[in-house]
Amino acid sequence: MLKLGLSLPPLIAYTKTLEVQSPISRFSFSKSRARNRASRSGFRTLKAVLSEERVVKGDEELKGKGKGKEYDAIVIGSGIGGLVAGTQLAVKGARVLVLEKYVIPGGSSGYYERDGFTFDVGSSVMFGFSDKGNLNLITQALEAVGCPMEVVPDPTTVHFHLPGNLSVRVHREYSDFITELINKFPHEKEGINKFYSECWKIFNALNSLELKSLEEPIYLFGQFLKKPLECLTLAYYLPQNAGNIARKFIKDTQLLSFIDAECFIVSTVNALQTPMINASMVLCDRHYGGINYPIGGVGGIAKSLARGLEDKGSKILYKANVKSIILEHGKAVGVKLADGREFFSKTVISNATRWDTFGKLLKIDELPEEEKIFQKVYVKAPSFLSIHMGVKASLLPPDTDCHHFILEDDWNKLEVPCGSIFLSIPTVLDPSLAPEGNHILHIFTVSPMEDWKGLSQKDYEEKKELLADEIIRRLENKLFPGLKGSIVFKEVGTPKTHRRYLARNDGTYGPMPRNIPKGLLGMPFNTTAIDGLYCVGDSCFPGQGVIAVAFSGVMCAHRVAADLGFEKKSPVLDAGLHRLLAWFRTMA
Ligand SMILES: NC(=O)c1ccc[n+]([C@@H]2O[C@H](COP(=O)([O-])OP(=O)(O)OC[C@H]3O[C@@H](n4cnc5c(N)ncnc54)[C@H](O)[C@@H]3O)[C@@H](O)[C@H]2O)c1
Ligand SMILES: CC(C)=CCC/C(C)=C/C=C/C(C)=C/C=C/C(C)=C/C=C/C=C(C)/C=C/C=C(C)/C=C/C=C(\C)CCC=C(C)C
Repeated sequence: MLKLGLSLPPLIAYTKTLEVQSPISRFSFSKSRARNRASRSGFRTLKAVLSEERVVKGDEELKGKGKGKEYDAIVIGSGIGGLVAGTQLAVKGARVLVLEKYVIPGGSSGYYERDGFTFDVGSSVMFGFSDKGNLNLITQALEAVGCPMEVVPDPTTVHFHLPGNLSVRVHREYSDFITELINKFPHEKEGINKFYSECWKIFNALNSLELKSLEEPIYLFGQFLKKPLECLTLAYYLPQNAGNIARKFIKDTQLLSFIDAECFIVSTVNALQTPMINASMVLCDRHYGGINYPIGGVGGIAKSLARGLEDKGSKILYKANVKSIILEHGKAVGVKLADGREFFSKTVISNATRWDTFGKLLKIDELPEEEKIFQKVYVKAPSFLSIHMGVKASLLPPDTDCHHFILEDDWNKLEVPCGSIFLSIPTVLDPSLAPEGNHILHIFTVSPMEDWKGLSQKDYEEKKELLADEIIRRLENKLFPGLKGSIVFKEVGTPKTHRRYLARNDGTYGPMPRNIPKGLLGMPFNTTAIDGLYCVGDSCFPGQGVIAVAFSGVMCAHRVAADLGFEKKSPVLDAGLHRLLAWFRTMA
């Protein structure tokens, strides 16, 4: 039987064991092409996958037998945040056990295969994957475990299709993008230059630092001594949002709405609610390092990190659904799985969302103060409707861009359910993701869980089809005439799908501010009020985004390593900084 990587039940139909299909019976793939794809993408062969299963099942050492068999850290979940934290610790010599509920790693950054197509579960826009600077955190995370990946540069980060037929391409080359934007808004030339220059000031400050835990005082104060101006710049912008700064320089309401759209695609909120540091990070990295797509698909990142973790002597267990965090005298000392197994460790790192960690995994009487602040400042961003499609290649005009954002006629619909459409066509960059003669269209749009509750199975299925058809019709009108007739594969995911298969509370896309936040000030770092328990992922500083959660993983590993004695630590400075940061958060 031919193996093209993992042929998994994607978001739709879960099976209890690893399911291995034979796509070759339906599509004429050559074995060597498949093998090339599998090895290029970092995916393992069928034999390797099955032997991994045997290791997982047969490794008695893994089974918790009390504290004699302690790990240094247990990581709950193998999203990019969890994997980066786990691998960074493993590289420092820590014994790490990653426990993943699903059958493959990656969470929102996973993949699935269907009928010869390799689909990214989530976003295909990859920041932090370049070969230069300090902010290429994905590249660095993979290199740290000796598993680099091949990438292909994306010449256009995103092609915006906006109201009033405003079309803007965000070219990789900064000057090309700025020239295009100024051509559309010549009267705002000065404002455009000033706003984006301010972003560069912040990006350059960020890029000059060695990025580690902002909760670790020896490092933090060391950076202030080495790069005082850069650190003060970042401290100054920490409580600010992009929308306010844009308004200092720009008056044109359509241009301000464009900047809202620029922010919305990476933060799911408008510019007034988007922290300036995060906006600067993405608005500049796309030109500095550029957007680069991993050959073989985004799923290869998690697969490579998981492999790197094991190469460094640590472990990952799949189908390991953590039901609770075990506390002893108020300290996190291990976890209990749904099947009753228990594992013990010196520290526990949760890559589940903070809502899941504190609402489900921890059995405590009252929410700690910091979590109350987090939940006061942040709410769960709505989930989304996703459509993964295979289409005939002839549909796409030549030079079609990989990523598109579509908001047809009304700026007010930017953030409303089904208002705007995200579209990625990763096969433009890596044709090996689809059978020859086909492309992948991955479409998603905002859709809250509330809209899907209380439906009968029949109504649920009908609603899925209805909404998907409507989105396809809109894309047909705006971009690709004949789209419907060229579909060869289609699978629709709803908030319920995302809740179930990504294990995210209400299928949330991530945290978003409830009101206007004070920039990043209210975003919690990795330590928690529970001794020995850390959080990592998008409900930690600096929030949503694959590169953002990779940074959260780096920070978490540094803080945990210091607490475990793998890095320098000063308990006195720790206590002081901890109090200072807690005080800052009360101002958010
Ligand atoms: N939400 C999306 O659909 C989506 C899509 C694309 C990219 N992303 C990016 O990924 C980021 C999220 O990354 P992340 O690292 O925070 O996490 P993640 O949500 O991607 O991964 C968390 C992992 O933890 C596992 N998990 C959760 N609870 C568990 C439990 N009790 N036991 C065992 N495993 C458990 C999940 O199965 C998942 O694999 C987002 O901010 C976004 O930028 C998200
Ligand atoms: C600690 C104190 C109080 C003071 C110290 C001051 C100081 C030294 C501060 C330092 C701060 C630092 C180091 C901050 C670092 C911030 C970073 C690295 C932020 C990174 C943010 C990254 C983000 C927000 C990335 C987001 C990317 C996303 C969401 C990508 C996904 C894209 C899509 C979903 C779009 C798809 C689009 C289409 C069109 C298909």
